[in-house]
Amino acid sequence: MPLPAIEITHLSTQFGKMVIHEDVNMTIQQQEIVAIIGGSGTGKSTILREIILLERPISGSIKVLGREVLGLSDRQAQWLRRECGMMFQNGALFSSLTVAENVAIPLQEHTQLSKTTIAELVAYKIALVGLPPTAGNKYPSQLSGGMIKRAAVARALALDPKILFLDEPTAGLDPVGADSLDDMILQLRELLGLTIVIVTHDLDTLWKVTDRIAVLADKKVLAVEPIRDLLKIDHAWLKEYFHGVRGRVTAYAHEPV
Ligand SMILES: Nc1ncnc2c1ncn2[C@@H]1O[C@H](COP(=O)(O)OP(=O)(O)OP(=O)(O)O)[C@@H](O)[C@H]1O
Repeated sequence: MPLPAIEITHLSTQFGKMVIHEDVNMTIQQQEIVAIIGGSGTGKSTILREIILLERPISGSIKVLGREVLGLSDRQAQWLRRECGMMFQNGALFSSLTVAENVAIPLQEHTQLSKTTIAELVAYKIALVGLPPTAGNKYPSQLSGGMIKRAAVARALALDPKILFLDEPTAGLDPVGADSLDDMILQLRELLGLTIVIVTHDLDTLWKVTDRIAVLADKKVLAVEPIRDLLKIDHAWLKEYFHGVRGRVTAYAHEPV
């Protein structure tokens, strides 16, 4: 049995007096696509940030590919930054740099590769996310919302991570753009064997791309189950989420009865 990609145990998070997570437990297997859902402010993005050490929990354990990350020094954390690529909400690209320059940054910072090799790798990553070669010379302000997300994914993939985190990948996109981004997520898993963890509110994404969904509620992970099993759970927030009008319409679109 391969090591889990991510194993979170007894994780607690607090900002000042505000308790966000209390004994959160969750395991994600390699090559799984798992979404994290929950109401606003339940700490979905915080979990992603904690896994890559941008935020510190007050207690608990986070193992990435079998290795505890919470005690890693800055130098040891280099390993983690290679294994984990992150697409932040809204892309977080540097607006004064072109797409190609943005994608090149991790390669310049973390490798000794020549300029020519970096340029070749950048072109490959740009193609991998379905952007045309001409996108490389454009600035973020010249791109559509969907292209910005793809460029941010290309940058997240620069160092060939095994795990990709996507924070609200389809937010702000029109339905066609969102659907094609969902396709890209599935293709990346198939092509690269990635483990993908997505924070999303997008019901279509949940139906189309996830293997399992982790539900954050009451400061804990309520369940990590395939969507069909979540529909059966008797919990107020889940019922509202999946059995409200939007939830029912989306379910019907994906699984008409
Ligand atoms: N560094 C921080 N310092 C203080 N409070 C923080 C910090 N980071 C997050 N928070 C707070 O913790 C809570 C959880 O934030 P987080 O962004 O993880 O929620 P979320 O579930 O992703 O929410 P949303 O769906 O609205 O994006 C929020 O109340 C947020 O304001």
